[in-house]
Amino acid sequence: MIVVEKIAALRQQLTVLRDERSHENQPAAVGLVPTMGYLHEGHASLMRKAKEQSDIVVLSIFVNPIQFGPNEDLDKYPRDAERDLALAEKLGVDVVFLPSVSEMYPQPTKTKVKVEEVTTRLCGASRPGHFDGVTTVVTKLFNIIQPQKAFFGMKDAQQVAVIQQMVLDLNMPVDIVPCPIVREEDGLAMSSRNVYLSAENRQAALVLSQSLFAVDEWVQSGEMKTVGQLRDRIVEQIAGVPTAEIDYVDILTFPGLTEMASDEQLRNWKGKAIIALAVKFGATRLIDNRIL
Ligand SMILES: Nc1ncnc2c1ncn2[C@@H]1O[C@H](COP(=O)(O)OP(=O)(O)OP(=O)(O)O)[C@@H](O)[C@H]1O
Ligand SMILES: CC(C)(CO)[C@@H](O)C(=O)[O-]
Ligand code: BAL
Repeated sequence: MIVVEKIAALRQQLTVLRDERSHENQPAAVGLVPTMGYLHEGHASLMRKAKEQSDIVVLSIFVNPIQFGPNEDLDKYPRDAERDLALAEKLGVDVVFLPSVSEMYPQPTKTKVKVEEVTTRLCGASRPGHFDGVTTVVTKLFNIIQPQKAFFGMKDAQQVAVIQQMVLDLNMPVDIVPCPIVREEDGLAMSSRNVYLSAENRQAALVLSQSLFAVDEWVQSGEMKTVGQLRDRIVEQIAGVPTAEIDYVDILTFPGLTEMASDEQLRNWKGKAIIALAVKFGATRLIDNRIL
């Protein structure tokens, strides 16, 4: 496994690898897994899928400062490069790109990529500027690495919708591959930020996945008939947990992320919808979702 910190070195290595792994005049396909490190099984599932679908797997590990708000956890975001590299190697990653902040931003960026509309609700509303930071860094990674495919987790479902929109609007020649949410055995969606949770809040946080999975029973039994009723029921369930502080509980169309009328009948709804949750437990903000 090759580990590189510099953009120029990465480009050189990829030129060599693409050449070596091309077959029958077909250029080798690069699969990119962009992450902020402190890897867990969620990230591993992305790397495995990338391995299945690409000739060369590139993992990027970069805690991107421009997607964090001024009062967010940039400084304390968990980091463990040694452990991350060992996991990547075990999974057969070919190249790890581990740039410094000054390598990615030698000067404050004067250019940002901004996706409209799908960024206005959910995390886009709670974290102003967050998605501009994400789309800008992802564009830089795409330009640097030029992958044929890029793998993103559905835990960050809005991020998937935003990046798909960006790629479509800007004709970026990359296939975005959404990957399912990986959960702990008890249902908690895996996240690097789970390490912040106290034992009490780790237990309390189960209310997220439990409410998302209770939805089937509530809907099938006829207990919940409309979007508004379902949303209220989920709010009630989460608010019943003393340490839970709701940021949002929303039911929107997916991937357009437009409002659904609160009297929309669940049984009549033909398209895809997302139930998206963001809840703080102490200082830790967790997200989770389900596509219906
Ligand atoms: N539980 C998970 N299942 C599937 N994919 C995941 C999971 N957690 C993270 N990912 C995906 O891994 C990629 C990198 O995410 P990131 O490094 O921010 O990890 P994270 O665990 O989501 O961290 P955070 O705590 O910052 O939300 C993203 O595409 C993200 O959606
Ligand atoms: C896509 C990403 C690596 C961009 O910094 C980040 O938002 C993440 O880890 O999901
Ligand atoms: N996985 C999303 C990255 C962030 O929370 O900034």
